[in-house]
Amino acid sequence: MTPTRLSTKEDYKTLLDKYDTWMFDCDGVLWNGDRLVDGAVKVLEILRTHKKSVLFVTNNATKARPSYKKKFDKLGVEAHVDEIFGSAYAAAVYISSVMKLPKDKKVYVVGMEGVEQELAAEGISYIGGTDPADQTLNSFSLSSFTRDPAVSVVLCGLDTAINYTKLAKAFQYLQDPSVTFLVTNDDSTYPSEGGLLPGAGAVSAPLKTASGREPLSIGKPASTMLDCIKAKHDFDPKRTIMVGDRLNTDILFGQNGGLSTLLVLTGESIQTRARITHVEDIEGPNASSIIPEYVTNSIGDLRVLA
Ligand SMILES: O=C(O)[C@H](O)[C@H](O)COP(=O)(O)O
Ligand SMILES: [Mg+2]
Repeated sequence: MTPTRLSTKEDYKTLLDKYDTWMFDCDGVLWNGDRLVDGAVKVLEILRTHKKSVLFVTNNATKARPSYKKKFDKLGVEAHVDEIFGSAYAAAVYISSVMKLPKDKKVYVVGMEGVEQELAAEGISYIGGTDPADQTLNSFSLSSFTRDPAVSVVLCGLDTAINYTKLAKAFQYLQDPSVTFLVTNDDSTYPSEGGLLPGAGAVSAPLKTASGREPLSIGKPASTMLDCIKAKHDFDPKRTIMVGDRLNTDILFGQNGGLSTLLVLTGESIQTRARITHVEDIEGPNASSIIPEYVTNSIGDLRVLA
């Protein structure tokens, strides 16, 4: 299958008329770090003017929804908390509503405030995470460590302050097969302002290696993320389009959910030109098996609809 490359005003008008719900990935589509993609704000305004439902679906677990709302506000992007779906939120809902974690049980977190705040919002107890005791580069000694018997889940997300102590503690829990191993998402890289950085998948990889266990990943492309959205929003999959910069998360998520898919090529570093997705990934002999329905350079291209 060859993706339809969009370029004319008519192309974008056809999309506007065809889809009522627009699900947007964030990193690499709306922004890279705190730098907005040109035209993103204008296009979201156009969609809202045409009474389209706009949802934000991000695998980035470093922030909880209220913190994302602050980022949207700071960048001048209209967004409402109930339109924002992050993998930290999806993981917390999965633990509370699907696993139904008993109140006397806890989660050992490898991750940042986003995960902690979403767990707390779901009334789930946790340890680890940003606990100052774990923010150390001192060597880890088992003699000074006591397992907390209440821990029955290890949840790992992007942690830009990862260290050996956190990995060693999480690994102590993962050696118990009755402890569930979850990751918020498995993205290999993260498109920041200055370039590509190791993603959440690169943070959980040492735990997979050490434990020999394969975690359940909650974020895109998993359906757990779409289930979270369906619990809050009605939408017709046939009139819904997922816009993303990564094939094995965003586009596969859309395909798994029976949605249409639009790939943009803005998940990149201006400095190094390193990209999340290259044209060669969707066209030609080395194309991926995950091919989007549509492709355009940037979400800003839809500005012509103004
Ligand atoms: O490593 C990560 O967590 C991801 O690169 C990042 O979070 C992706 O976010 P998204 O593109 O889904 O907004
Ligand atoms: Mg992205």
